Amino acid sequence: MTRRYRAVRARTRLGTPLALAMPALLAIAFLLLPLLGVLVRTEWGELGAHLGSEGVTEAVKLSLLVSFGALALSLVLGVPLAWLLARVSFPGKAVVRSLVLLPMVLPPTVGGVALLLGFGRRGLLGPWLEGAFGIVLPFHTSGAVVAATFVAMPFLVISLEGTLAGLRPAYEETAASLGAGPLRVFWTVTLPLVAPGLAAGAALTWARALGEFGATITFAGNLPGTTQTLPLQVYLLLQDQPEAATSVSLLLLVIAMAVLVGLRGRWTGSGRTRDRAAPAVGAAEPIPPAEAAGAAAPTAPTTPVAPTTLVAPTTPVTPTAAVAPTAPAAPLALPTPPAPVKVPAKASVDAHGADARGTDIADSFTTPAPAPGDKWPLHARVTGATELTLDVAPGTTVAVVGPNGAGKTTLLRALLDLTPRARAEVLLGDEEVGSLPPHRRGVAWVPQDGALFPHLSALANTAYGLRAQGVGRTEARRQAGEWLARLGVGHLAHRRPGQLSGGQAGRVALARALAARPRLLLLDEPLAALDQTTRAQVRHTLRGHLSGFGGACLLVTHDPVEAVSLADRVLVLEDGRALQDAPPAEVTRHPRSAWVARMLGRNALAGTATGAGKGKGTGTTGSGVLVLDDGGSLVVADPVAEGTAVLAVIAPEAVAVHRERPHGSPRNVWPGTVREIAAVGSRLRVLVTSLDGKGPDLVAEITTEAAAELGLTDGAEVFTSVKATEITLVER
Ligand SMILES: Nc1ncnc2c1ncn2[C@@H]1O[C@H](COP(=O)(O)OP(=O)(O)OP(=O)(O)O)[C@@H](O)[C@H]1O
Repeated sequence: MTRRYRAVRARTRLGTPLALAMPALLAIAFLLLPLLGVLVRTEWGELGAHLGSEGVTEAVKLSLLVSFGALALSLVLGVPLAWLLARVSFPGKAVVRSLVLLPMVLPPTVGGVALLLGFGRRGLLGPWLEGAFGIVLPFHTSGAVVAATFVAMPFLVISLEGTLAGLRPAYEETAASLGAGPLRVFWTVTLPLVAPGLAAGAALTWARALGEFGATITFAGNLPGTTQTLPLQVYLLLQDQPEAATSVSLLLLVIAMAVLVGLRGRWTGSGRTRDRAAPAVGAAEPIPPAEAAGAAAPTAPTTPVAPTTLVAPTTPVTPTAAVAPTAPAAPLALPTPPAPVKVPAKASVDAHGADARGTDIADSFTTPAPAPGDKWPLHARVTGATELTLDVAPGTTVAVVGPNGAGKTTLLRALLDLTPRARAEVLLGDEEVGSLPPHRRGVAWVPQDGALFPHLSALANTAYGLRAQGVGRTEARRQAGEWLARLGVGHLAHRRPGQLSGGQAGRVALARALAARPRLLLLDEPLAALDQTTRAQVRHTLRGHLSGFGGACLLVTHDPVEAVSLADRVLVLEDGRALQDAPPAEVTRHPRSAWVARMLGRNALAGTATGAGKGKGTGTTGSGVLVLDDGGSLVVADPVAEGTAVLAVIAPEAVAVHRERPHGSPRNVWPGTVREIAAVGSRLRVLVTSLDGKGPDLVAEITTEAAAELGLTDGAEVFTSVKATEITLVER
């Protein structure tokens, strides 16, 4: 028993019931037997003579002409149809799709009859075709092409529609945000990305057209040299020369099999078309050691703290750090920004030379390139799932923060008209751009994962926006190279996105957006994939650019350091509404929600003021007592009207940790257990959870020396205390 046979048997025993395996094997035999018949009955010695005969050679030539003609016609008509079906919602779409599929299930002879009734001399269109153009399709080679197209085109449409539907819209949306019109996006992004699916569909279409018989003989007849293609020739030969018919059948069989083997199931979905994959990292060129280290470095945590936990993010946010980046930004020389190139407001279709791939395409509409000193204040009124009004002065960066699902991405997408869930009136400077298509708004967007075009190098990606705006290829590439260098990825200019680490790709995506000279910059977590050191460097670069930027920048982030160091304002979203919109220092001091307080590294305890306190028992004149929502109470220094719902904000530095219950002034003392210790610079952040559920969970920040003195370890039993005067109250 061979090893392979044993393996099949084992699998059969384990997983496949014999009742299924037997008919399945019979099915394979049923399909295989006729093919074996052709192979066995072929007269191999006569094969050359049969295939070389005049009639067969003529039929081969005709078949090639007809099948390639049908393929060309299918491409011209089928590609737009597939695009329409995949991308456009219109009434009756299901009917149109059924219409496309119909020739696949219709008996070909019926198809031929239908073609006669449509395009025949006495058909609906035939007399007009003949009268106006002198075209008579039946019994003509062009008729054979039409018949083959009718039955074969569905294969192209179905295959391409599936591929188009599977393509991530972010690629096309980003291309549009960089200034590319729909046609340019189609030629430079959509088509290259669906090329494998298109090729698979085209191969199938061609093979089907080559084998077409029924519709052809019915519509175009069986005229040697005019419409007698190979399948028709087989039919004819079968009557007089069955051996020759077998030889020609073998030829058609081999061609069909070769196409299917070549496709390796791509059209059925088992070898589904992916975005054209670039070679694996390192396949094209070795990664410099520094880059390799950067790629391997741990990614900084960016996930916001879950509202149910009280773990403050480990990023240090001290009152001073709240307005300055804590990581020392490495001095990064900023080259002078590239001189803006003036382009006409409306570029003509063929005026601007080759694009990044060398194709001659230009958009009918481009946004005027910004001139130095131009300013574009943003005024936006967003309605729908996200609802708010934004007024942002030129050169202002707004950090958009909020829990998952708060509507941050929806806000950015609404500003580009990329979501049906919200719409926006957008005024950039004096221009109302809300009614313009995305590519004419001058709004560059960096989606969460960058969405770099996988078929273009980093350099071509970065030059894309400039090319779309009509900048010449050399100049666009020069500027793109400068931007890549500025973001520390200049040496990766010739790599494809598939050859970049997540952090490197993030920097290229940022370079691509900045290079496009937008009037409004939308960044959706642009630094999320960067390691801490690189993040500090890129932040520095970004800050350098943003400080001289004449437009507004909306930056979605979950990173408190990013929010306070890059932004002039922090916009806090919750449930699609603006909860707070204020400078970082104000949001840090007076966060309006527990979520944002915790995001900014504060302890935030929700509670309600009671009538207790006011000097009685608290020992603090004018103090109050809060009943905390999560259990326990809190003595605060500020008097609060009874029943007021407040948020008590406590900086981690204000939480003291003791091994013994402290005596003396602090009124707020709770027993707890050390659950987590994290180093933050030279200090430690310690999460202490309440021992009995009667007190709050708190994050304390202490020195390493103090931690050593206290002998703090995970699980140690301690007491936490907070002075009433260290608590800031914010009304909820
Ligand atoms: N296409 C969609 N159809 C229906 N609901 C959607 C769609 N896209 C997003 N949503 C919903 O809209 C809300 C806001 O989503 P959005 O992506 O804007 O949140 P976010 O603040 O960016 O979240 P995150 O921080 O997780 O990225 C969520 O509740 C989400 O489930």
